[in-house]
Amino acid sequence: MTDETERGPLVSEQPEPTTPAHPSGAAAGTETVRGGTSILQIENLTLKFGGLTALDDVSFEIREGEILGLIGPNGAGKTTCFNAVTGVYRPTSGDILFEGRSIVGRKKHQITQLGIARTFQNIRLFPAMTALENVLVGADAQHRTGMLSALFRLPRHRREEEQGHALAMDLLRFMGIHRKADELAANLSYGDQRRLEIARAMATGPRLICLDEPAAGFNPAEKVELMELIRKVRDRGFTVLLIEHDMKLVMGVTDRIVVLEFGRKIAEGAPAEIRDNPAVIAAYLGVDEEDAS
Ligand SMILES: Nc1ncnc2c1ncn2[C@@H]1O[C@H](COP(=O)(O)OP(=O)(O)OP(=O)(O)O)[C@@H](O)[C@H]1O
Repeated sequence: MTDETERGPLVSEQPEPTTPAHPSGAAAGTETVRGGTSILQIENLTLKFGGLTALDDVSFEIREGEILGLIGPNGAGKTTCFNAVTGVYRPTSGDILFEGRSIVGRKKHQITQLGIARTFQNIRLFPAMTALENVLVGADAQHRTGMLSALFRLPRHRREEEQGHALAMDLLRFMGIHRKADELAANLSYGDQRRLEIARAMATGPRLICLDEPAAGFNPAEKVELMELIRKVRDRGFTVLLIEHDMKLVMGVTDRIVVLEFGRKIAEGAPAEIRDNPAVIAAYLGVDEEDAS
């Protein structure tokens, strides 16, 4: 739905309400945990917008520690899939299991607390907040102390604040933008805003991080840099689900790729298999050169 070169405006978004994350990320309650090394299972996912079937019986899994690419021509259903995983849309049918339990019907902030974070096609930062403050908003999702300890500035709360600050600075450094910590998000370059979005997503302490076209609007050199960065994100212990239009980037950085077309999964496999898959080649014929490169 978006032009790859589109540089989305900063859109202010209210922070999600934050309550304590589950310390271990393990299932609270008695649900049975299914699936070995699979961290996310999409099972027969169908999502309809009125008469339009955006996702049609899609199934795939993401394994812990991998970088999985989700690709497909414009309108194939990639973002809809992200939105279903992150609680923006409720599937019409099918299931989504995160670490073995269904997350269908959970609210966005609950899904964040369970350990799934995302970035957006069109950058969404708090433009009037500094880079550091934007990341601190993400880090807040990990806080365990409540309103009272914050109000009375109890030692535990102060400790958490310090830890949050240290984590935020560490993430800004990791993304190479620590020198911009005190600059307003609105004043950062486009590339730094994209990096800041990833830092903020990482600050929520996710185990799965979903990146929606992180290279949109990047020049070739920035794309190469981003590829390195995505690998570093994975090496830091995150599992990565990546929507990306740039084929070179996708082929160069992912372990496996799932291909959607008109809401259906048409292929799944290692990058080399996907590159040679006739159905994938056919799906991409007729799209602009940039997409097919
Ligand atoms: N909120 C919505 N209401 C109605 N239709 C929608 C909505 N969101 C997406 N769609 C439709 O669902 C289909 C899949 O859209 P989606 O944005 O998921 O595709 P995509 O693969 O992410 O495309 P792109 O690469 O262009 O971003 C499209 O036909 C789109 O028009």
